[in-house]
Amino acid sequence: MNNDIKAVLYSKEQIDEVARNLGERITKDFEGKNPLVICVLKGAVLFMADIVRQIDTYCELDFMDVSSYGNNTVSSGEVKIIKDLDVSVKGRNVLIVEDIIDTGRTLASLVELLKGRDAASVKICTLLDKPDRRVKTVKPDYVGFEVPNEFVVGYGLDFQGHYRNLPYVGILKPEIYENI
Ligand SMILES: O=P(O)(O)OC[C@H]1O[C@H](OP(=O)(O)OP(=O)(O)O)[C@H](O)[C@@H]1O
Ligand code: HPA
Ligand SMILES: [Mg+2]
Repeated sequence: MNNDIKAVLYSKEQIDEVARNLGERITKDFEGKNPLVICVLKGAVLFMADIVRQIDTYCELDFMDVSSYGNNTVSSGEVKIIKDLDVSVKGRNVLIVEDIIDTGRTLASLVELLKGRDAASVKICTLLDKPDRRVKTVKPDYVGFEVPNEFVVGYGLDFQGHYRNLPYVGILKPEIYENI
């Protein structure tokens, strides 16, 4: 599996450091607010586990699986819920944890959905931000790394379901796409 990777972009050590720094900021910002920390399945699972262990204040965790309808035929606010939250967000300070913001479709829809459910505030923490590809306006509050416009895998991010378990973020070799 490691042989399929052209280059490592961010090592486990770099990701750990970023999680520590973001966790410190999040702790300060959410002290006394009992935030609901929402993991967007499946890609955000690894980063979620890191970030919540760096939050040193009371918080609750929940999980949501959504799929944004592809392409430009759909306006924001439309997101297909595969697995919904277990608890209500009404009046809650919400922190969404994501692995990557690419076109922004997933998060633009999710933020609109949660605001529509009367969350008191909705903030975003993402391991990776790929602003070059944005088609929907999404401004994350906490960003690990800004990534170049390359298809990246590892640390939760997949290509056709694989590579999520790599303990780093890397760029896939082009021949892997070409052989599919
Ligand atoms: O900004 P966007 O263009 O919407 O892309 C980003 C989203 O796409 C990926 O999830 P995906 O829907 O592939 O599901 P997964 O997390 O289960 O891999 C990724 O984990 C983000 O959630
Ligand atoms: O670069 C990416 N890699 C994996 N999954 C993704 N989903 C959106 N962008 C990406
Ligand atoms: Mg995802």
